Amino acid sequence: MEIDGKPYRTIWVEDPGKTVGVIDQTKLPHVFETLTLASLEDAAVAIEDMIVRGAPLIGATAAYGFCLGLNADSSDAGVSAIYDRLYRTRPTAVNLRWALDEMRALVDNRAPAERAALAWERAAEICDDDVEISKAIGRNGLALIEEIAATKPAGEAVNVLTHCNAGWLATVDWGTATAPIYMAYEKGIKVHVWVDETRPRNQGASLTAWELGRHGVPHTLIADNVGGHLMQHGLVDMCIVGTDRTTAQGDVCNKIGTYLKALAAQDNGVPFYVALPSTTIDWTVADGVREIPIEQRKGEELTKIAGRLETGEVVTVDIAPEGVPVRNDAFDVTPARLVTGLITERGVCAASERGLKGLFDR
Ligand SMILES: CSC[C@@H](O)[C@@H](O)C(=O)COP(=O)(O)O
Repeated sequence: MEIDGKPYRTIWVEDPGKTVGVIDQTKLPHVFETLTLASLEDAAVAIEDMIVRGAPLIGATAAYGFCLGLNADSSDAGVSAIYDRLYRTRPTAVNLRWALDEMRALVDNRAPAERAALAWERAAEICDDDVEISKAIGRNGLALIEEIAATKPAGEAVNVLTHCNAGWLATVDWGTATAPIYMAYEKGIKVHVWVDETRPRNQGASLTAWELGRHGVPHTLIADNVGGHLMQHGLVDMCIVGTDRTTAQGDVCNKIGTYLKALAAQDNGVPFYVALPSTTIDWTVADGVREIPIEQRKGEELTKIAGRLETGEVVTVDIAPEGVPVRNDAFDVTPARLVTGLITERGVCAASERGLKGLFDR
């Protein structure tokens, strides 16, 4: 996507074989800043501190983190230590494990001296593949938006509700949930996005609203609890969200609050779609509620909030009583029965084992 006329991906090689550049997403929407990752620890911290976030981008950063780690130590013990350090960064997005397994399988039976070069090549491929996958998701989801557009009175926009940021910032480019929206917009289809603010970290307000705005896609920011009300009043035509892990039976784990949107959508007959690359499918788990590890994050994310003063200074303030007990679950699981369809790079399928197996050879 372009920022001020300059094309960007969310991750790129800066100095070949040595360093990687990323967009510091903790600074958005106030400041656009890029950051250099030069070591395994830089990459691990970037994932942990959510400088990069979103399931596909976490996977891509882990792949490059693997390369940076191999630059320092490509022995067998080094490979295990690199895998373990990156694996510990965030527990829910399965793309992390997928990318690490890819990298480890690639280097396992190769001589230590060959490993880093092979890994840099594969990490670049993972990023290029992610872009192509997002584009394919976009094309497949576009057909759904077009179907709805055809039913609307002339000149009326298709209203899409999305939660969190499953945009280009969450992938290498294009996004998953946003790819169909960007494609519809570029094709001249009238589309408007309801952007959930997404407490507590506000990825909707700070990231999705920012990227849609930069691209010129009409959108409106709403508080997290507004979606159900809008659906009751016929103001939402469809929901499209992303996912951090999709089970073999089609349960979908995504940012906390997604489940409530799916419940409201079902109650109001609003189609609820989940856009995902196949790297997000965890074929080893079936029941998402019981089996997916849910990240527990710091209470500070709820008790404090950061914002920009009129002077331009960004400050953090307390919004809850000091010492209040806090529970901060970062994700929830939407059972397959609430999902209208899964938009993948291979096509749209039912959220079920049969649906997924029909598209993917398992
Ligand atoms: C294409 S990204 C899909 C998900 O990763 C996204 O919806 C999401 O929940 C991101 O969570 P985050 O905690 O910001 O990494």
